This record gives sequence, C-alpha cells and structure tokens, in this order.
Amino acid sequence: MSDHPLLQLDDVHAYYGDHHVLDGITFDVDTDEVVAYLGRNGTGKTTTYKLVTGLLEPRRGTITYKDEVINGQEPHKIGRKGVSFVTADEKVFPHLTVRENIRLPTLERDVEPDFEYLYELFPDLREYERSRAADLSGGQQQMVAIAQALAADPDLLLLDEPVQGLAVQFVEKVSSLLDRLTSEQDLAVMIIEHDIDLALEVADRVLVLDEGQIVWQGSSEELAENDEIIDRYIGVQGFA
Ligand SMILES: Nc1ncnc2c1ncn2[C@@H]1O[C@H](COP(=O)(O)OP(=O)(O)OP(=O)(O)O)[C@@H](O)[C@H]1O
Repeated sequence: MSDHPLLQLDDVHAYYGDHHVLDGITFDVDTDEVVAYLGRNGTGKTTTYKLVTGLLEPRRGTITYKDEVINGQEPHKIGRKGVSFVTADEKVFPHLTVRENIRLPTLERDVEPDFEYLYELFPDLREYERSRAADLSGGQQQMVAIAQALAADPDLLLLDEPVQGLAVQFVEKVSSLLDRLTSEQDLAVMIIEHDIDLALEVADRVLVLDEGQIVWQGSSEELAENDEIIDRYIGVQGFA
C-alpha cells in the first residue's frame, strides 16, 4: 500500500434517513490495482460508490481522492477529477449513435475521445459506431457504457456488476479488458461483482463488506483459499 493512495476512505458512515448503512468503513485503493468489492446483497457496496462519486454525502468520516478531501463535493466536480462510475443498468442514450454516446462525457471539456484506442478495446463498437445505441444488444450497450466511462480518461473506474446478465463472451471480454487497462494506463478499478470466480480472476485485492463494515481484506489468492470467509460473507456465487 502506498503512502499516497489514489482513494482513501477513513471511518466513513452513511445513512438513508435513520438507516445506518455504512458503519465506519476504512480502506485504500492504489493506482494500477483492481479491487473487488464483495459482500451479500444490500450490505452497502453501491452506497460506497455513491459516496465516492458525490451522489451521497457521508454522515461522518473522510473520503480523500488524490490527496484532497472530496466529501460532499458535487458529482460533476468529482467526475472531472477523474472518477467514472458504470452501473449494471447503465443507461446509454438510445437515440444517439454509439459514437455520439461515447463522445458525451468529453463534450464540455472540448477534447476528443481516443476513438481508435476505444475501438481497439471494443471492436464491435467500431462496426456499429453509426448505429443507434437502441439497436445494439444488451451486452454491446454495456460495452458502450464502459467505453463512455473510459472516454473521460478516468483515474478511478468504479464498476457495479458490469457483466450482470451478459453472455459469456462479454464476461470474458470484460475480464481481459480490465487486465489490459490496468497494465496500459494509470488506472485503478473497483469492481462489485457477484460472480466470485470472475471477481477473483480480475482482481488483485479484495474487500469484503458485511453489515456496513469491512470484515476482511486481502489478496485474491488469499480469498480463493479461505472457504470460511467465502461461505460466511459471500456465499455460493455471492447470493444471500
Ligand atoms: N435510495 C435509498 N433509500 C433508502 N435506502 C436505500 C437506498 N439505496 C439503498 N438503500 C438501502 O441501503 C442498503 C444498502 O444498499 P446498497 O445498494 O448499497 O447495497 P449493495 O451492497 O450494493 O447491494 P446489491 O448487491 O444488492 O446491489 C440496503 O438495505 C438498501 O435497501
């Protein structure tokens, strides 16, 4: 772990009304690592992403990104600092073309996405770049969402079940894509993923959340050998 992690959460608490969802979580994420964020449904994983992206303000604790406290900053400001968030049901704009969708996050910055690089990562998208997003399959639309997040040239990519409901061929693509991205760019990735085999395959490190607390952290290899933690907090394929 470095002295200056890209992202650092320190004793962070989050509530929805009186519902105390995150009960003092502390963890770091460094550039160039893929961190799987695991735990049963409803334990607060997506809520953690909402805090980091500014969609929700922590009641207590500190979120530091690139050595700056970002608690309570506006989502668009945090986005401009290099945080991108892709959810499972990411909505691409159906009436825009693939190319227009990918360009969206860069419009206000007056820069061009690196289409060549993105199409090399997602060859299907080159083929369909002039098609309306609505005409693509669910898996291809998910690729557009990930390409759109990458077009903004993020330093931290937060993926929330990026392959949920997708065909095996897309799952394999996402897995090899993450390998490639973190080896070619200064990028940290956090991934919420219920398929534990996939999570362990793509991640260097794992955080396990239960009842709003980080109950275990370690390398993917360590978790793969720790049946007790898997059974207790993640379960078969992570379903409660
Ligand atoms: N907008 C909201 N208002 C009120 N309660 C919410 C809201 N969003 C989430 N919750 C509750 O907060 C808790 C944590 O939800 P969260 O979505 O962060 O869990 P998760 O670990 O991401 O689960 P999943 O794997 O099902 O996505 C759950 O009990 C959920 O019902």
